[in-house]
Amino acid sequence: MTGKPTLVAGIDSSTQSTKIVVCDAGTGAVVRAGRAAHPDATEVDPREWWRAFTEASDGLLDGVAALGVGGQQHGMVTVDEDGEVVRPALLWNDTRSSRAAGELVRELGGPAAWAEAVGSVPVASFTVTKLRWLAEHEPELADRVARVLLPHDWLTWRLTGGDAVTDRGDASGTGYFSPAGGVYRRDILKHAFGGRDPELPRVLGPAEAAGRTPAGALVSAGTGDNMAAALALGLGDGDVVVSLGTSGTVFGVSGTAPADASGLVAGFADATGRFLPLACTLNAARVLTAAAGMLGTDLAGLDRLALSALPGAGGLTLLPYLDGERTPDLPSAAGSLHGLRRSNMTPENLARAAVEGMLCGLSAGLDAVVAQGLPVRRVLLIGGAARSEAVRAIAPIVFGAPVVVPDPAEHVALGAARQAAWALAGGAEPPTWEPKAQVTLERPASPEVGEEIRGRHLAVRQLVHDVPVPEPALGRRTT
Ligand SMILES: Nc1ncnc2c1ncn2[C@@H]1O[C@H](COP(=O)(O)OP(=O)(O)O)[C@@H](O)[C@H]1O
Ligand SMILES: O=C(CO)[C@@H](O)[C@H](O)COP(=O)(O)O
Repeated sequence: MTGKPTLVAGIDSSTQSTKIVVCDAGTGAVVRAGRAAHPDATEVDPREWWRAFTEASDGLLDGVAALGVGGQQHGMVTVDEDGEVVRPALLWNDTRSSRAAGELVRELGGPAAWAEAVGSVPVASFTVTKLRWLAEHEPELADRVARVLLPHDWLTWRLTGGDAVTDRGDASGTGYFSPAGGVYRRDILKHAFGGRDPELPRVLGPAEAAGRTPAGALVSAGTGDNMAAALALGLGDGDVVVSLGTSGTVFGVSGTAPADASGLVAGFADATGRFLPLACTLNAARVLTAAAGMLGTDLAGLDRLALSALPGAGGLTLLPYLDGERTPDLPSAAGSLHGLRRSNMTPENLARAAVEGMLCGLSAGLDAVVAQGLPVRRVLLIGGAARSEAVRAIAPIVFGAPVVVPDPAEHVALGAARQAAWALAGGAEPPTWEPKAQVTLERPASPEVGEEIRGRHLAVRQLVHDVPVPEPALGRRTT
């Protein structure tokens, strides 16, 4: 007779929603799940995430021995001496601090000095630039800030009611933490925040516990959502993830700390003690939603249209900078459509150009991580838009690399659950979970079509936004 399995829960508090999975701690099998939506804004009261967590976890956490939180990275959560939120959090996709980012880069020695100090060259997404914005635009609120947290830190803090803690993965997205050294750079924080020196959460090790919930469940350190997904997928050499959620991200695990002075690749830490070089775009899944809306259809209809057009969309190129862009750093850019002729201006080509344009943004991210020494032997496609039939058909063409889709599970929540199981079990490595099923996508017969699409995207990007075409952009996959 076998006893009841030990249960662990993972919470993914990402941009658009909270998703929770409850898993068997021994195998990783999901036994139940829940979700709840977040407000659609780039400035959100953290209490909305707590509301969504409460809604999504209703009746779900009974008997759970441990849980962990994977959260959207970078968001600036400010609390006062009494632990009250000072102002709504500015999220990773809020671009109002782009001028502050440029100033900070200049003031502290330029891009190479930042890459050396904190592994990344900050753009508007990074917490440090948001603190500078707050100091300049709302100094009376900045004066009230006693502690600065990230979204996952704040949720973990509320869950335990104890000390504020974080992990090196999420801390590495602040711009005032050195992933290579494993220490905060309080000098950078103070400089950015007009001399103010708020408290920061203690940085826990990968398997350390943050505390317990009032019900007695162990709470793990938690981490950023991309780090949690990497933990769920257990990435090996040559595995590069492309995640198509609100953000588009490209990342892999590395043993050496990245320091990309071009700013294209952020040198984050991962959730296991290693590093997570990552390129991030602001425009991914919601490009498809917007394109479907423009064409008067839904996501399934967009798939049908896009798959009825030929590769290359009849020569149409969509630069999908609908929310500005982060990589390349064009915070004020708008999207644009190029190559229109009477002969190619069809709903089918427009739909295909939207999918190809979104994927080309990620393909440029692949180029950037390859340039930082991360080999790409296969791409693992995850995130909400990996469910799209059109994305699955077009990704291998645009990426020019083998693409697999792991079981379309909630990988961030699964990674957070695996971290919780690790905190429960202890040890140097996370528990081994049963491998998940995956689909290998069909590869195009000839690589030339993909090269043409990628090359045209980069050429139009150069024409419109003066972004130089990187040297090894074509034919750079190590397949
Ligand atoms: N079949 C589909 N085709 C295209 N997009 C999809 C599909 N299913 C979900 N999505 C999109 O995925 C996004 C949510 O993905 P998710 O990874 O959960 O985002 P986030 O973690 O940023 O909140 C939504 O924008 C949604 O429209
Ligand atoms: O800013 C980044 C990565 O640096 C984003 O990837 C955020 O972490 C939000 O993720 P999603 O909600 O899109 O998953």
